[in-house]
Amino acid sequence: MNIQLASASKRFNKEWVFRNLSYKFLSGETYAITGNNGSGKSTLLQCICGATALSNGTCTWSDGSFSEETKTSEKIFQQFSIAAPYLEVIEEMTALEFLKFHSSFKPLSKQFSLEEMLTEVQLQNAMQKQIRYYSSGMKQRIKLAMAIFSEVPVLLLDEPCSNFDQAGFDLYKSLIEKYANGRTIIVSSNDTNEYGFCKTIIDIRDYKKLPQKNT
Ligand SMILES: Nc1ncnc2c1ncn2[C@@H]1O[C@H](COP(=O)(O)OP(=O)(O)OP(=O)(O)O)[C@@H](O)[C@H]1O
Repeated sequence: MNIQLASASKRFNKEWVFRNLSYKFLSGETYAITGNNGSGKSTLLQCICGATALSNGTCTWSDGSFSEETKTSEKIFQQFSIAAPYLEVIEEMTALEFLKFHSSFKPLSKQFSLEEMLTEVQLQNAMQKQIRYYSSGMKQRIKLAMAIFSEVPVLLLDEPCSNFDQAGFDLYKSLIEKYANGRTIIVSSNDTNEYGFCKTIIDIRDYKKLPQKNT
């Protein structure tokens, strides 16, 4: 799916996070959004998936069969999956229950059972345990499984290796190699372990105050 930002701007109260950002993300390509803390990387991802409204400008999504603007973003929800450290998990559920619950909103891959998905993120020995007893790295593995095994054309990965150790980084790399092929991927990060595979690097600071940079 192509994602077109046209003069996209976002502000919170009087503070502009980014302005006049025009860019086209192409279907099946891989992008990294970099920039210092607080520069607006997460906000941009939220605007791209329609979870946060732009203050000015438009975001348009198209895959040949449809084209939507931000005004109708509720339809776009089914096209994206996102993994981010700030996303909540339901602590009272087990990992298996949580994946099942998630799949009632957004279909997961039919190729694998829920048990197989959790095994792929190395949670096979903890899938019946309530999430509140998970470590932060284990919770992040559930979020990655949810994002990667969702049947969507676009993956948004916001600091996807938060709280990971070296084994976690290795796992992330192998998940991307095995399951992300052919999808549009946008990673928000300053860590090359997370975005090293991305072909295009976008430094959001280039778009903070400039009129228009890339179409
Ligand atoms: N809901 C909100 N209300 C007010 N200000 C917000 C809100 N969300 C983000 N901001 C502000 O927008 C700016 C960009 O924040 P954002 O989280 O997008 O940055 P980031 O580049 O992802 O940062 P980090 O690298 O630390 O994750 C910050 O100044 C932040 O305080």
